[in-house]
Amino acid sequence: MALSRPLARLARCPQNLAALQAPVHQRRHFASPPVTQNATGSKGPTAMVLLNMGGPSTTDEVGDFLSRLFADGDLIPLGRLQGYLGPLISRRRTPKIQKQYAAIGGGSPIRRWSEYQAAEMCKLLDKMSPETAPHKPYVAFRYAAPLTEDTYAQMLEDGFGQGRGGRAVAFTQYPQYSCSTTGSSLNELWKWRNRLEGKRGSGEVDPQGAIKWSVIDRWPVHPGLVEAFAQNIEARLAEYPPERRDSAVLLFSAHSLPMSVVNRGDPYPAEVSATVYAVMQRMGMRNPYRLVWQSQVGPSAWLGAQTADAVHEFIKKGQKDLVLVPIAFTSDHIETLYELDQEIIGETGLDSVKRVESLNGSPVFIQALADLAKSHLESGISCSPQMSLRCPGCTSERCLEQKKFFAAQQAQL
Ligand SMILES: C=CC1=C(C)c2cc3[nH]c(cc4nc(cc5[nH]c(cc1n2)c(C)c5CCC(=O)O)C(CCC(=O)O)=C4C)c(C)c3C=C
Ligand code: FES
Ligand SMILES: [Fe+2]
Repeated sequence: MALSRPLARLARCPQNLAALQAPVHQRRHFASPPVTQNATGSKGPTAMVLLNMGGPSTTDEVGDFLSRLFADGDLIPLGRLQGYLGPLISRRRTPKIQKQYAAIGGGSPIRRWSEYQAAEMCKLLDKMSPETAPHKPYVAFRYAAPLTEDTYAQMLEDGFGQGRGGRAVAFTQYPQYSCSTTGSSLNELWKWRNRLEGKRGSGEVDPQGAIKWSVIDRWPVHPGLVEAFAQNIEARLAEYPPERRDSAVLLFSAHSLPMSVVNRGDPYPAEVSATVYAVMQRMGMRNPYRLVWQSQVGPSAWLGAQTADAVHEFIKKGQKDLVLVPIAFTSDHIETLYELDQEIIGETGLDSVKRVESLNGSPVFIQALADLAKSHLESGISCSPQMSLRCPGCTSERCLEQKKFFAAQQAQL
């Protein structure tokens, strides 16, 4: 019997292999070591699953990363041509993008940061929320290892689901919701839940024994997030002489969106603006600022002003003290380490143009993740009310079904 990669992993345990070889209608329970229960009447264990796009850890992984990215119809909708154009475009872009990853040390640091953030957050949560302990850290990436399907299979192997139920939180690491990012990760999670927990053929899942999911789907103005950004900005501003500090222009930079996505009604531009305004309020509105947009790809129209143009134009106008603030991604990636540092700032040749450090391992940030997770677990809600609303221009069946699924998890919590 040919098994998919996640199922092949489950089959490594001889009892599981027997279960997988059983007739489909009997293929319900996988043998796996139970997750350690604590003896204090805890509702735990709780799986904390950090969702993100991921990035290639080595230059050799760039091809696979791009081919998954261009195959994703939630990010780059190519319709019936997806299967043909996706591989073509990704193959053509691979050498260029490989050079960019080589220039930042040979790979994306996002896996290292995400695993660190997940582990540290869970340590804090075990102390802050003993009633849902132990908290088990997982990372599920959309386009690079550890992929969603492998993480899901690992959770089943660790004793969640498969007749035992168990509680899991899908925690997006995009603070601001876009259907192209968090939406895509949730669609993927929902797909693999049906494939790995559902009966073969019907995909039907017995809700009693399956993993009970809830989602932290957005957190654009969480005070801990705002504080972590503000502290990193203040640290960079402190490098300017005091008489120039308050007149330095803050350029908040977020990954742009195609105008087709903006016009579909995607919530991301409004939520990024909300983060920027909250950070500025926390900083007493001391500095002049703008929100600008970076990393557009391809010839279609994207949301602007573009970061590179804004830097160029401000310098031309004589404004040379510029502080770039990556505001829509919490860990470093090629868009900070290559596009901002090497291309945009490097090309100015000016020491007065600086970038604020990404949140990465910031203890204030990790505390914010734990605070957010704790209030989510206490709230007993399966997802925010915003999740139930589709974009006015949405035509995707995947979005519809995924949203119905996560909203209906409320009955299981
Ligand atoms: C909040 C962050 C991001 C949004 C929103 C986003 C939307 C978006 N992206 C593309 C196309 C590409 N993005 C690529 C790389 C990439 N994208 C983000 C973040 C967001 N994208 C990051 C952090 C990265 C880099 C990953 C890393 O370094 O680890 C790429 C691949 C690189 C390239 O070929 O240039 C593409 C393509 C679209 C179309 C889109 C909105 C619809
Ligand atoms: S595209 Fe936004 S809900 Fe489907
Ligand atoms: Fe992107």
